[in-house]
Amino acid sequence: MNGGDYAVSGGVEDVYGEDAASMDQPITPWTVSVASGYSLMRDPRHNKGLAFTETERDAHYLRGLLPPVVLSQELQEKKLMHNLRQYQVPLQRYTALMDLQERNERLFYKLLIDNVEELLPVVYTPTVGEACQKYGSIFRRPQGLYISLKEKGKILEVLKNWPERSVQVIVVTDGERILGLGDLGCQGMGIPVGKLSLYTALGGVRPSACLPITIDVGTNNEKLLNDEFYIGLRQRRATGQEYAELLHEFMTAVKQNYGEKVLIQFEDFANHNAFELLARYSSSHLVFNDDIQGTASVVLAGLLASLRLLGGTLADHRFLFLGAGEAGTGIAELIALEISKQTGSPIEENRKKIWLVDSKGLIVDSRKESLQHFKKPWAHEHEPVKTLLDAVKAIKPTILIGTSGVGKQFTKEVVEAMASLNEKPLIMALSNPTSQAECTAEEAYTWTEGRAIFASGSPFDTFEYDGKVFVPGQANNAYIFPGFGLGVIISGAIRVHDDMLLAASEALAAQVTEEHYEKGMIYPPFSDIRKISANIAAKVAAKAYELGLASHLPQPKDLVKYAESCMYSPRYRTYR
Ligand SMILES: O=C([O-])CC(=O)C(=O)O
Ligand SMILES: [Mg+2]
Repeated sequence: MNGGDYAVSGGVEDVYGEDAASMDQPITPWTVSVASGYSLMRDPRHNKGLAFTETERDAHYLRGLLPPVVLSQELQEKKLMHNLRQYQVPLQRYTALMDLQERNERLFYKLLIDNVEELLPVVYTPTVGEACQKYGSIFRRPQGLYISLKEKGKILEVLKNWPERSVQVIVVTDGERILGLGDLGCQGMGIPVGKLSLYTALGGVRPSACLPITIDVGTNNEKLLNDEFYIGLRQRRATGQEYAELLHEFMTAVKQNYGEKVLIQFEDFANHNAFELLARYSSSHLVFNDDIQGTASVVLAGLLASLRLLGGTLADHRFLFLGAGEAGTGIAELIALEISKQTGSPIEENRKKIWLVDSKGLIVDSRKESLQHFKKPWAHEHEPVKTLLDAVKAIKPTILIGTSGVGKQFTKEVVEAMASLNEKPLIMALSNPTSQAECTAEEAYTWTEGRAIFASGSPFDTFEYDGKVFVPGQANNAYIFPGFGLGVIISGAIRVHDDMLLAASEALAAQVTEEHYEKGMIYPPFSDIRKISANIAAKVAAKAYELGLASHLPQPKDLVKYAESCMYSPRYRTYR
């Protein structure tokens, strides 16, 4: 049929897409109703379990559906932490926490916020890595949105199936490079889910504004293809035009459905796609690649902070990277950019202070022809060097950074070479999860006789050496993306600019105090993360306003206060 007398057109605030749909297009019949009784208890966003008050039990038809006792949220929290600590196997803690998130969302976030140092390694690296590997086996209820090749041509409709209308942040993966674990296909979903729970817990973005998405174009992981419990498409990865078309449809549909101001965070894509997607969409969409830009920003923050311990300026140091993928080249570029800002020297000059080693050895000019494009800027003049150890000896770096995704590459010889060259060698073993770390905290401290300044991507326990307690830093992008995203949201930024990343790094470095330096720390503790995130958000927002990229006008006077006032609180609300 045609529209006839009832011609349809897009109306203002047509959030349900009903006006815009032509008469022969099906629409989703959303309704909004007040939950009560049994359905209220089954709704994780509103459920309070035994903490429903007497008044609420009367008003909301809950009498008899709960045992008589009324608990406080604090007591519920105490009980759950006690239960969690009974589990010795990390994956059991993970599933218990996911069950809580599905049952009682505010209690889940209260636990996560109040016990962040204890629970971060469970909902995030390293345990989330194991969870993704076994996602099919531990699968209970779906979380997030799955967009596979089967949904080609229908992605906008799929987005409309998501129950929340006001989405502010999407974290999306295609599962091809999950942490340092490689291709986990559709089971990569654990990553967007975990990252977004940190957006809420660490950055205060409302849970309803967070949308985890996994794009399934197949997997080349034979083990998963043969796993009877695998949850994804049982085919090899689509590439080339087929891949690009699906992603383009996705990017277009997101903008169509949620508008200009939804932040799309790319996560754990393989190198080739990660750089391409960021370059392709950064001028038309609000996009951020956490593995390139988030990691770069957090590492730069650690470097800026470490100058207090190492001395000199950033420009005085020599940097050597093992790994020339998203993290390595992303960090290298941001360091060069920061030096340019500080000294006014051209970025090309600053890149020469930074050397990268990949699986074929030091990246040098004679290799330029055969290098992938994102490695080319780092091909400096030097004779070929095959191994990392020889590269350390030849380049004499003051700072060694591992972003290879391959564990155990910082051998005793490599670390000892760093120690013989430097009074205080700065060593960052950034690959995740813990099994992929280039070296452990213990190794870094013992092999340098306690002289190293050490940070890693996944957490390591404090370590005692020669009577002194060392607190290893966790140089993880979780310090940056939640506050960065909050800053983007509160300013209504419509694009991400590199200067906003630099602002985030500087804000994080500024949170490191004398007391932290005394313990050898170059990052503040995660226990202060909400305050840290508010400060990062304020600086990122300020930069967005300065660059004319902010759309939330007028600019709030005190951005730190404003950021804090926007942050989600996990405390139960009273229901009338
Ligand atoms: O998830 C993390 O811990 C850091 C990260 O983005 C990665 O390793 O890909
Ligand atoms: Mg990642």
